[in-house]
Amino acid sequence: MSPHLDLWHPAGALMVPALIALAIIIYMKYFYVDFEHIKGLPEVPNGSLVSGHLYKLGNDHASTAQKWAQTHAWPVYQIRLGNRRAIILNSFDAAREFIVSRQTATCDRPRLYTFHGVVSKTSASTIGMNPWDERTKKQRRVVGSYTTAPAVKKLQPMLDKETCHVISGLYEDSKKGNEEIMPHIYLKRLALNIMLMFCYNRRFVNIDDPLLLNILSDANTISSFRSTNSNAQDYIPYLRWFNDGKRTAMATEVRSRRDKWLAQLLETADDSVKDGSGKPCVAQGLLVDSEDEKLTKHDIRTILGGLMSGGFETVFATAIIGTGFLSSPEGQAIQARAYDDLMSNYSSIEEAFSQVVLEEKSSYIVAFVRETLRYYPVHHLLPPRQTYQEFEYNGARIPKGVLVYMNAQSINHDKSKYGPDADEFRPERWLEEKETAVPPPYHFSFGAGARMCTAVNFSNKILYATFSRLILSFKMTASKTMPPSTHYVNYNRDTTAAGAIPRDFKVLFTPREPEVLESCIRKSQ
Ligand code: HEM
Repeated sequence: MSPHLDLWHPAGALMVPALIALAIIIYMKYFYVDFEHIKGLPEVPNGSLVSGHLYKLGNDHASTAQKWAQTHAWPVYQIRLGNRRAIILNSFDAAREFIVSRQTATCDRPRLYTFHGVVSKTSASTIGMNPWDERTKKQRRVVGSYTTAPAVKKLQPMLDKETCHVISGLYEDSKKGNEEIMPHIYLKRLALNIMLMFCYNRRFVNIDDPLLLNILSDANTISSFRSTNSNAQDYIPYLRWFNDGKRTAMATEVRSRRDKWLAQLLETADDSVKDGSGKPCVAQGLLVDSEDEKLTKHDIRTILGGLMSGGFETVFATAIIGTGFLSSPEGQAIQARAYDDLMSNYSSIEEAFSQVVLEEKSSYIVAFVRETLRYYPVHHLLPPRQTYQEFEYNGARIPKGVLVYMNAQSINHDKSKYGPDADEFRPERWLEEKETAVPPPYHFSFGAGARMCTAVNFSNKILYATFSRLILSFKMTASKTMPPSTHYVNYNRDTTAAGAIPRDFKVLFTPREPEVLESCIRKSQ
């Protein structure tokens, strides 16, 4: 007689759950996670069976990951985000080793269910989220050609106009410096206008223009779809069956709105190419050059989408928190030193005001920009990488296809690299000549290696011109009732979003010399 399982017999009934449990264990161990534990790399303990360390990261992934690195003294470790194994880089040297020295091996990006599968389903994704392939390489090359030093030089009239618009807006709306004011929307409009002019030769005049407000709000929502924090369904596939409906509906809605405004902007640029009325901008260049570069409409949309989303959130977040820091009690001495350094290079405020969009003569402001970027990385956890090749790191075999996260918050505050005062905001650190000086990329706010931000010089130039003009025009003091939070974690309104957005605060913008300022504004306008 052949043996069979009698479910009515107590022993047989026990076998069923035992078999199911065994099947689950085998599945979880060998099939659920993309890579087994990487030997030779420490793993944060106590990951749970299904979610791994995902929920243990809490609401602020960068800070928790930084705390784990400090508690265990592990600059590099592995964790599990649901069904994906991930390597987290927390120190400057480890990030440099992985991302600069091994740049070919770490230049890929993962395909994420929510961002690629839902938000970018009908329209292009962005270059920054694309996998490493011939198309991405071509798109990077094209974008690079629009942000070279000579190309950026041609953008000076635009920089002049937009930075002046911030100054005149702050001056007029604060009743010539008599009322405290929030600088946020002026700097958001600056960043958006620069990107729109750069990409489509289009700008907003009013800070309450409905399209401006729509673009800002959609960008904010899209940013939430890139974050590790708000997209558990990217790592725990089962969640897509259960609680995905609301997120998918939101992604679909924002996608269709974004498709519309991106198409509208491109159409306007296309019309101006056809009737010959358009001024040079990336869209126009791409439409004209598309034959030579063999760019498809999809490439053009991806390039422009990448520039728009890469460009403006990062620039405005840095400009806002830099302004907040300057206005704080600790920022007063920095303002004074920056003002003196600027004026030591020019004979008058008027001359300085017009020249700071053309040249970067103040080494102190250059240092201030770098320190702002180091201290307040916009992406506390950088957009994920995926290894493109297998390689060895300190005896551990890092497989091809595994996720790699740079924790910029932790890397940029690494005491072993920046010294015991790494948590102090100190632009002077970039002016001191030390043998132990921090090498390029100096900080990881722009990323590094083969997928580093394509617009480092352009961004530095925008920030230099903006801060210089603010410092030349005003003495900035923080509101007593609504001061800025200048802590490098707490300044961020929402740690669950991919990019930081500084909290609200107000500043008193007291004009240094009102008549001179009015004359500077008249000349620039
Ligand atoms: C303060 C300003 C900015 C910051 C902090 C910043 C930061 C970053 C970061 C962290 C990355 C990912 C890098 C990596 O994985 O290694 C990136 C990529 C990128 N950024 Fe920026 N960015 C800024 C401004 C801009 C601007 C103004 C533009 C466009 C004109 C731009 C265009 C891009 C593009 C196209 C990529 C994708 C590169 C790729 O994946 O190949 N960024 N940026």
